[in-house]
Amino acid sequence: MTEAVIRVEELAVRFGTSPPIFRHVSFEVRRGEVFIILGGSGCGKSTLLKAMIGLIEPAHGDITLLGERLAEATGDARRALLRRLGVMWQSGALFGSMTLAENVEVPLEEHTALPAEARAAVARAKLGLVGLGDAAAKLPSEISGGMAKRAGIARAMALDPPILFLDEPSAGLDPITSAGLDKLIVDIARGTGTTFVVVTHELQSILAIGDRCIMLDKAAHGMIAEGDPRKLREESTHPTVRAFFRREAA
Ligand SMILES: Nc1ncnc2c1ncn2[C@@H]1O[C@H](COP(=O)(O)OP(=O)(O)OP(=O)(O)O)[C@@H](O)[C@H]1O
Repeated sequence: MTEAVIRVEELAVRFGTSPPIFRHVSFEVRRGEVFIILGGSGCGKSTLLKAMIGLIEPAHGDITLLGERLAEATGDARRALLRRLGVMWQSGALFGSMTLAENVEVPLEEHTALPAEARAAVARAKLGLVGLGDAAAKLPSEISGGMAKRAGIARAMALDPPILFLDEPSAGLDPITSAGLDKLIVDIARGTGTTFVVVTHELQSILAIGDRCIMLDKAAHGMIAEGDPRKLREESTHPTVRAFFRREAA
């Protein structure tokens, strides 16, 4: 079995004194796979993603990223670890006054000592990788929603992260554009060995790109399924899981 690049053990997150959003959440993400976090609205998908990248302190449990326990990584070590994660937020808009190439260069300016020419070369390469080689000089206002998502992925990949987190990448896209983005994600995962953690509730995407998934559930305050989404669709006997994968009423 491929090595785990993320290990989440007995994770619980709560806000203030309210009951935990979820608890007893445990799973592993393996190198090079496309791993999906799914579940209905408000079940805690984004919260889990934020905990996995160190933006939310868990109430309980452990997260190990690339072999390092997040809770034990402090100061420079923590910053270095978190820099190895690429993130594209659903609302992760591009900077409107910058070209796509300049957008991709932002993390390089912030986190590397690369000279301008080298930054430009990296930006060109990343935009080429997502199929936007010809659009480097365009402004975000001049491109479609699907192109903006691709540019967001290029920017998230600027520092060559071994793990890329995508929050609802196909939100707001039409089905054909969304299918194109799905193909890009799989191509990058298979072609570069990048691990993807994708938050989505688009069933078609999940079945098309997900190697494995977990399903969170609001009522259960935790995970109700884990595994290959195609198998879950065929085999799960959990009413909520079946309802989701078969589009039935629970
Ligand atoms: N900073 C916060 N403070 C208090 N409550 C929060 C905070 N962030 C999220 N929540 C609550 O946690 C729950 C889970 O939210 P989260 O955004 O993680 O859900 P989600 O599964 O990503 O939902 P959606 O699919 O609608 O985006 C919600 O009830 C939300 O109101």
